Amino acid sequence: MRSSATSIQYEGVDTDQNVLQKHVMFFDRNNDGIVYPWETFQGFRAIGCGILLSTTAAIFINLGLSRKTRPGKFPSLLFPIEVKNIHKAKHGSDSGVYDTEGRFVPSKFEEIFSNHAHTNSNFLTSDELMAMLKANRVPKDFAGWLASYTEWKILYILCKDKNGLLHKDTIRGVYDGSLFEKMAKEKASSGKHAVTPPL
Ligand code: HEM
Ligand SMILES: [Ca+2]
Repeated sequence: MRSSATSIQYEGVDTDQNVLQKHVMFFDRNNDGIVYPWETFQGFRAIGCGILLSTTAAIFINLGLSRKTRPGKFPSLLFPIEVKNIHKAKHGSDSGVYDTEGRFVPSKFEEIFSNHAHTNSNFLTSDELMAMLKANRVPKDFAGWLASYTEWKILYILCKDKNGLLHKDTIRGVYDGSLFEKMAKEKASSGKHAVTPPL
């Protein structure tokens, strides 16, 4: 089911509990509340990723998150991710912008930029992003380090501008998934003239 709770608007971003759900709903291609591996694959393809990245992402994301979103249920070999329980798939060493219920926390979002956007408060350079990832690391939380690194590096590679800068509105758009919709529209409209995907 799509977002139903009352939402507080923060510069156009919902802060209700469904924001993390919105982040993944783009990948629930048939809107049945479950993201199967082939839907993760199709979602990655739709935003312009190559076959290799889309396949790898589908395998790792669904193998990694399926069990966590299906507490108490028997593991399924189809590796479904249940959108309504996606907050249970949160990991450590993240930015804290999603709280434990998957809500968007505006102050944490602003902290990314007040703490790390030294060059200009409207974007992160590659080095600043790396410094943020290191600062977010919880000691010995290797799985969390890897998860955060992968999420942010993929975002950076796909969405940096021509000068290698990752803009604040791009980052804002990833949280509620609106960035994915935008990328998919751009991919669709570029049609046959699409450039080779960056990954
Ligand atoms: C190109 C595709 C994707 C990109 C670029 C991406 C990027 C991100 C980023 C940047 C974060 C924020 C991490 C933080 O605040 O430190 C995040 C969080 C998250 N993403 Fe994605 N994501 C993608 C696809 C997916 C998919 C397909 C799923 C699952 C179906 C997913 C599940 C999650 C979850 C559960 C979190 C919360 C992690 C946490 O805060 O601990 N993402 N993602
Ligand atoms: Ca589905």
